[in-house]
Amino acid sequence: MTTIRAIVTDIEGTTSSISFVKDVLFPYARKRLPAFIETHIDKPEIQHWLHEAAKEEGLVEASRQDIIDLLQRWIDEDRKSTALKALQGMIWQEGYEAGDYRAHVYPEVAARLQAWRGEGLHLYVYSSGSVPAQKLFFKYSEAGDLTPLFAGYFDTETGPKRDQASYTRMAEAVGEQPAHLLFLSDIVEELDAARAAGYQTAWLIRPPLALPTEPRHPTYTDFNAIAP
Ligand SMILES: CSCCC(=O)C(=O)COP(=O)(O)O
Ligand SMILES: [Mg+2]
Repeated sequence: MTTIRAIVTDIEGTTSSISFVKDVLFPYARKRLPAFIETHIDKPEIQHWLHEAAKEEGLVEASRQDIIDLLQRWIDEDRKSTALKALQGMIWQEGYEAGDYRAHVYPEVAARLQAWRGEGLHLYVYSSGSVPAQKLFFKYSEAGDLTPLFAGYFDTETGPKRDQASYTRMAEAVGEQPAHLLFLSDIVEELDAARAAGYQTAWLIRPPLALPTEPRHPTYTDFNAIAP
């Protein structure tokens, strides 16, 4: 096995529970989205992302309410839209700073990330959540501020998580050969794309999910079982 020099980790289902994202973060953003857009509509950044959302849907003449309805539908569908993720991240910032919630991380994650850093491995995040949302997530985690552990963050501006090319771009950005990178995820199609780009892979299957009988990737129930 080629030496691992860096680890790239997914968030939802890998470092953290799916239910924190689906049951806490998504409803928080859904509820506050209309007021957030009304309050911040004069900001060029907000107008940019509303325009991008309308463009993604092929809407030519959409009212503000049409776009709010669209974004709320996308939240319900868990659409991995870059525009939606950017806006969600801005809304979540208010919740983190107000202390409405802290980001869930599985119990072994912080200590294991710390140990890997201690061994000289570089750590990166690749999530559908926007880079600002990722930084908030790890700054306000249940295990404290974990951002000093990470050397960099990638989101869907690098490309979709199921596209091989996204992983090639990330390897170039971090300056490592793909074979020296280990990608951690709970989604097999993401792992397939990473492997096609030359990465090593680890499939996180958190209890109570059942382990597949013939898994396509090495499987782990938690980070402590991974020995890079
Ligand atoms: C880091 S922000 C919350 C996560 C999120 O919005 C999301 O879609 C998670 O996707 P992932 O790629 O981490 O599975
Ligand atoms: Mg995931």
